[in-house]
Amino acid sequence: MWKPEGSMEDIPQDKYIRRYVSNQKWKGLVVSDNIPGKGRGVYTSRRFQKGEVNVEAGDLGYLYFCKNARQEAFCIDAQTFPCPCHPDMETFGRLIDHSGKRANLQPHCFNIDTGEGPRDVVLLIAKNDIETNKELLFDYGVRRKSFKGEGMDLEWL
Ligand SMILES: C[S@@+](CC[C@H](N)C(=O)[O-])C[C@H]1O[C@@H](n2cnc3c(N)ncnc32)[C@H](O)[C@@H]1O
Repeated sequence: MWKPEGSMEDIPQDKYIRRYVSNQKWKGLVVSDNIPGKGRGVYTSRRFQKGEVNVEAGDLGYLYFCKNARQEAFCIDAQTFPCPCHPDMETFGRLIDHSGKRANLQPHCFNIDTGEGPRDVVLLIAKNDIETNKELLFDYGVRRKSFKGEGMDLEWL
């Protein structure tokens, strides 16, 4: 379960995040449609600094379990497409693939107000500097043995 981060002040592009969460026009990302063995994925089209937010993970292909700043457990239902908060768009977050060992993004929970009231979001933040043309990956936080071995047949986990 991902832990909450109290404040967004440490994030370099803090002032833009609310807008990007709202309009999903994240900069410096490009979708690749045919990565062998994976399908779609997301690559960088510019360099990202360690600590920069790449994208909101609110619309991923699974259920994500988190705790917000008040230590309340919550779950992002990212299975449903389109998501209720962005009903008319495909979002980058749901296209980012998993890696346990090569993850270059780390999920962090925040509570932010995009103008329609506060809501809990999961943002994916660069773990280190990321060069141009690198695939973005994060650890989905599940293993083959998770959920009573439900994923034992998933070779990519
Ligand atoms: C959040 S989606 C990622 C986008 C997906 N690749 C697509 O084409 O829509 C999660 C799905 O991507 C695939 N996936 C994610 N990480 C993978 C990996 N490292 N290797 C192979 N497939 C992966 C799995 O099918 C998984 O159910």
